[in-house]
Amino acid sequence: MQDDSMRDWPEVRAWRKAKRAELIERRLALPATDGAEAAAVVANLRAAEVPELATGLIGFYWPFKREIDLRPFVRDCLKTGARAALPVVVEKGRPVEFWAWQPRMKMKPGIWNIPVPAERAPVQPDVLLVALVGFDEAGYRLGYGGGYYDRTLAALSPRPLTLGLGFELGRLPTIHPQPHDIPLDAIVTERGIAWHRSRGRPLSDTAEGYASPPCFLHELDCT
Ligand SMILES: Nc1nc2c(c(=O)[nH]1)N(C=O)[C@@H](CNc1ccc(C(=O)N[C@@H](CCC(=O)O)C(=O)O)cc1)CN2
Ligand SMILES: Nc1ncnc2c1ncn2[C@@H]1O[C@H](COP(=O)(O)OP(=O)(O)OP(=O)(O)O)[C@@H](O)[C@H]1O
Repeated sequence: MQDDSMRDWPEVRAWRKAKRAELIERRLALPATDGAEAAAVVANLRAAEVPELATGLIGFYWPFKREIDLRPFVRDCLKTGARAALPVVVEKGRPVEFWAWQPRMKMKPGIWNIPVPAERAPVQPDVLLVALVGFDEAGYRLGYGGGYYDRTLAALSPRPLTLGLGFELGRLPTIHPQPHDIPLDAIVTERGIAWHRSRGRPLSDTAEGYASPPCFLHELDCT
């Protein structure tokens, strides 16, 4: 267990609320001119050659607040045999459902007016592409404060592979993990991809797949 002087949940919650607001503001202030960072994140995701993204069922997200737009990437994945689904908040304080999505399908506004498929068709993703507000060196994610992904991952069996997508500006030494926080398997930024685990298990436990190298691409620190 890492040394963490901020252990108290009320204290951590207040810290996260302020950090979340700061990071969202900094993301919204990124120069929109060419979207080079976002393009680099998607290029790094593509270069990871995750088999589930080529042929599996991909849970992704409809971008808002300058989250990285994965829709063109996911459309490419559909061409190689993947299927896709979007998260839908069906009830506050409950796990999200993933509803099957296809290009040009009819959508309707969901929570925060984020579009969701008009028709409910729940499916089980093999791999989840998760938007990051912040992330830390152990693969923990800071989101929008609803706890939706933690609840969803706690409930999903088998556990999908989880990849967080974000900008380097969201990197934090620690998000002060709490018992409810479930870390992601890998974090993808404009700098590269860092694998932390595979479906929640230590990389050293996995016989094949993502065991080696534990992280790759560019100069990422693998410790
Ligand atoms: N594009 C996109 N879609 C997504 C997500 C995402 O991160 N990105 N989600 C990923 O999870 C889910 C929506 N996440 C949400 C997270 C929080 C709140 C919310 O109501 N937050 C409260 C603050 C809660 C608190 O601080 O206690 C609020 O803003 O009032 C709503 C939706 C599903 N869809
Ligand atoms: N498995 C769970 N069961 C019940 N409550 C949970 C669970 N996971 C998280 N929560 C609750 O959700 C709330 C928000 O948690 P947190 O700050 O980690 O959100 P977040 O991961 O940033 O949000 P999101 O995933 O929606 O973007 C907390 O009050 C937490 O107790």
